[in-house]
Amino acid sequence: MVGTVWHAAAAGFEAARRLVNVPPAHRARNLHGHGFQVRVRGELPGDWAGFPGGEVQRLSDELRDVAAMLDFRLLNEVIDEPSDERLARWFSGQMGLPLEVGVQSMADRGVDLDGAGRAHAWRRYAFHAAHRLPNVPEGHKCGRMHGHGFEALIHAHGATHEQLDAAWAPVQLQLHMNCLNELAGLENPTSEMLSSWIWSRMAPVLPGLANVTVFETASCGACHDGRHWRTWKDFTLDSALQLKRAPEGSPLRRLHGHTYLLRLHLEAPLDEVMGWTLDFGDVKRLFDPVFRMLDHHPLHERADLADCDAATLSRWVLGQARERLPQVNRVDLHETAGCGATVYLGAEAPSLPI
Ligand SMILES: Nc1nc2c(c(=O)[nH]1)N=C([C@H](O)[C@H](O)COP(=O)(O)OP(=O)(O)OP(=O)(O)O)CN2
Repeated sequence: MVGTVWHAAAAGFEAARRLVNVPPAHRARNLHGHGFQVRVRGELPGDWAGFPGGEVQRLSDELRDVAAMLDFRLLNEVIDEPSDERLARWFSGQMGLPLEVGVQSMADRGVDLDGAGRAHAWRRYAFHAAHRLPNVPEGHKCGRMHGHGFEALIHAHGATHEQLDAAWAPVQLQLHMNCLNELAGLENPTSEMLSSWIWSRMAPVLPGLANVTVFETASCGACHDGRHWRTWKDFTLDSALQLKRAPEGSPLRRLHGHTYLLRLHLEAPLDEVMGWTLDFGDVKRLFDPVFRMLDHHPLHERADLADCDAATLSRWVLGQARERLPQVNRVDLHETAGCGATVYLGAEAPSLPI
């Protein structure tokens, strides 16, 4: 399977700051601190890592070294007006690679720079609601009234977090502690329909709206960009490996293991009756044979795997998945939180969130 490979890394740092380009009464004018997270991803030059399979380790090490320059510092001593956006741009300059960069100061907000360097502020909102899917086959568990702790992730370029909050407030009032099926336009409240319903209510008041991402459970969700839907389903793999192409003496050459987060991304037209692209349950069922080839196995013993680095594994998974799920067009495989590889088909680079 061909596809384009991106690598990703993440790092954290603890730091203090004060901001002045905020409204007069804004709490960020006070000296305050955060546990920041920074994430990078992108296509790396061919031999950048020194050997195939060394990319994740080197990118993680380099990002961690850059983040260490800010750790336990007063950021205003390093960067003027150290907002999330300006921090992301500082990291972009320091890394010196064509990477997308995201910085979050809190668990529910941050700024992502897209491939064109445009800043997208994002906020993550939680709402608790009941729903049932009226068009699923008899006996499908989602035909019964049930509920979720949903989350919505809203990306908008040229917006502030306060503008996101103002645009979200009326949506929260309608969704939180309610039954979605009782809301006009949500008679069939799948993740896909919910993401476009939220889009339709926020786009008129948020001109830079870029993505609405709905997390229905911890392992699945849908993203709408005003035109298309993308869905994903997550899997956790516990596997052993050793990299054949790592240099002598490298820990990567030793027998070791990871608890991987594997994310299958799917794109398909919306089924007008079902209100979804493909049932998450069907994704899980159809992918299960591939999952069983990987989970709790020594990956380096597979004859059809050239090596077990994240990029090679992702390509292999994409090929295997598409034999059963042709709607899969992207695979993310992370060895640790935010660190791993993405392989995607087509010309369109992965959209936000990072
Ligand atoms: N494409 C969609 N498929 C499904 C949706 C949806 O909104 N879009 N919704 C459901 C159900 O609401 C269900 O609650 C969530 O799906 P599912 O992944 O099956 O539920 P789990 O996360 O509990 O599954 P795991 O067994 O934990 O993986 C069904 N399909």
